[in-house]
Amino acid sequence: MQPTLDLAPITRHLRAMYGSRLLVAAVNHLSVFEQFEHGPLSFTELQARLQLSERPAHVLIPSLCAMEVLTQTAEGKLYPSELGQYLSRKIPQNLIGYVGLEKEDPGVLEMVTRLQNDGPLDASEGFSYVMDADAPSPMDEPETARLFTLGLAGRARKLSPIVAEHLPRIEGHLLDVAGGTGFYTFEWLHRNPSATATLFDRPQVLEVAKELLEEFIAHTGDQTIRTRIQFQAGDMLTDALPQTDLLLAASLFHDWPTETCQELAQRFATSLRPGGELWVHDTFLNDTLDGPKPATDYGAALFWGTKGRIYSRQEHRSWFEQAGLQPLPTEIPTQMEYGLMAARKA
Ligand SMILES: C[S@@+](CC[C@H](N)C(=O)[O-])C[C@H]1O[C@@H](n2cnc3c(N)ncnc32)[C@H](O)[C@@H]1O
Repeated sequence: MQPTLDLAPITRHLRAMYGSRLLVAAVNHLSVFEQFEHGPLSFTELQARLQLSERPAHVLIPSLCAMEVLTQTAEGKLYPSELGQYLSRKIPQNLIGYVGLEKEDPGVLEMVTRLQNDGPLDASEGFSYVMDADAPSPMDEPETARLFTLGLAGRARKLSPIVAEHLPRIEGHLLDVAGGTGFYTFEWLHRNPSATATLFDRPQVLEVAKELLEEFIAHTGDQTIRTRIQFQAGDMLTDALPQTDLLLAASLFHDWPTETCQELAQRFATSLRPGGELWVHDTFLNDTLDGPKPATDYGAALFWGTKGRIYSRQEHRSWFEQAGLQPLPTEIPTQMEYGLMAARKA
């Protein structure tokens, strides 16, 4: 396949706003850089001093490391870098006042609230891309389901041919859980002419995916896909998932808190046949939880809008191992900060 233009610069600029809000929140509302008077702190010590729960701490601290204002000792303890010291009162030429010119910005104030509350104060309207028992989901309302699904269509059209090229070529079955537009399934079926697939998502989302399938068939002329794909509406958190040889979780784990990711990994392991593989397409934090910046900015955006964040490959591997799956060494970059990783059922 010919390499195509990577659109990552656009998504970097888009998400930088969330990182900026974290910086102002850290300097002017949470006083992160005043916490080190007795020396470096472990991640959990800093988290406790800032009174943050797990998710906001895993959004804020890696972000500040990626901005190079926090750094790590050889033992992995955190402290302000030379640059970061200019965000503490210790240094007269500090930029606290300058950064603080933005401290009343509504986006910053709301970010502070969300950090301290692990999400918005009012979650009664649900979260984009999330359907669970806590609140009505926009993914179950025809208008918002269409809006959010079509919002991902351009990205899916761009990334899905690259992902499909790297997924295993088999004659078996692909289960695309929370598959959204369906483009990842369509592209994979197009490359695996004897294979079948299930696109699993909420009913209103699948209505949109069915229309997009017609567009894909018109574009490729591959009529066989219509007979090889099943659209299955359901709740991946509670419904039985079909047995499969390959399971794709694309932009899925990052919408959910850690405990739900662990439960989903268990459910996915159950639906895999022996020898079957779980493939994840996502953006990953460094295992050292200190960047890269595009991933921490994306994590901040997801923290703002969903129940999740960006996770490291190591965090994914630990869920897979807990679910009895064997992580594979596969690390394939795709585009737009995304990559693939995989695990196998013995
Ligand atoms: C961020 S989108 C990812 C879509 C697609 N995999 C992609 O990469 O473009 C997350 C998807 O999860 C679906 N979803 C959320 N909660 C779900 C649930 N409980 N059961 C099934 N699907 C769910 C949403 O409807 C949405 O299509």
